[in-house]
Amino acid sequence: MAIILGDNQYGKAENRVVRIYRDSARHEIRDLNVSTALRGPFQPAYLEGNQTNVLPTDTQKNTAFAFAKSKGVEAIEAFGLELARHFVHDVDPVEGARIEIEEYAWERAVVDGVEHDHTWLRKGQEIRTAAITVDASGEYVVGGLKDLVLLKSTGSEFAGFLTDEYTTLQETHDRVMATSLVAQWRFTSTDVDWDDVYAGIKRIMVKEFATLQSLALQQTLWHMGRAVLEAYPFIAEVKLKAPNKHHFVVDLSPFELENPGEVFIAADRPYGLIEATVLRDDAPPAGDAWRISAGLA
Ligand SMILES: O=c1[nH]c(=O)c2[nH]c(=O)[nH]c2[nH]1
Repeated sequence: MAIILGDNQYGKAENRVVRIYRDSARHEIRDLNVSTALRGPFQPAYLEGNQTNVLPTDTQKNTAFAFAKSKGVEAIEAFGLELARHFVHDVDPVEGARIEIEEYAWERAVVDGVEHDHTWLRKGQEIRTAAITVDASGEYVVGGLKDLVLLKSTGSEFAGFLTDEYTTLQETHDRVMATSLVAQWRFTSTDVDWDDVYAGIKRIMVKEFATLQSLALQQTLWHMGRAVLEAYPFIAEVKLKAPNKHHFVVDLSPFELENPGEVFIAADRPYGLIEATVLRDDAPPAGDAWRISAGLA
């Protein structure tokens, strides 16, 4: 028996990179959380404390900030590709790079009915994510979103389920369905209008959630994933994770009040957790596209 070093990667997690464009009076802002991780012949650092091949995490951090200036920040998928390609192609020992990015959206403050040039309110909406992996086997881009909180106040059912001696849940043909969606989609091309596709995917997912008469959150996820793959031939797979944010009808009978689905208690835990991958059966290999580092995306 021997003890060996297995999988490893290292980098700087959660660099809070804020890029402001202030070339005119009307500023622009991109607000990112960027994690970098390098893969390659770094065993000596672990086994012997030998740093010969180790590009410090501090340098990786500096690179992210320098690129925000020199390359600019447009779509996070493109920014991640720039960084990953740099580490793999320009830094000799590096064999693979994993870049994970979250983007926080801001919207302009409205002052006296007019959009302000340099003041924003943080959008309470979803966080956009990207995970870029570049290595000898290719380039992999995974786009995504998380914390997209959706709720429908009808159009959702749950009935006909398996029961046993522990089942207390009642069947329902009209319930509240709510979730905080996490979705990731793997591209098979890097020649993509990232912002346009992001907006399109979000629109499709919201539409499916809204319009499907849902028999279960599982069915809603399947419809969301399938609709995205039908719309975009250059997306190979979609991974979805949806907490079922239960809204329970409150019993108001002690107060001699009727409650025909009007007053609910929103339970924060426990929650059902429904997960699915929807993919093409001829999807090309994913390589290390799903091998996470910081776990931002
Ligand atoms: O959409 C649902 N799927 C389930 O699997 C499930 N289980 C449960 O108790 N409620 C629900 N709702």
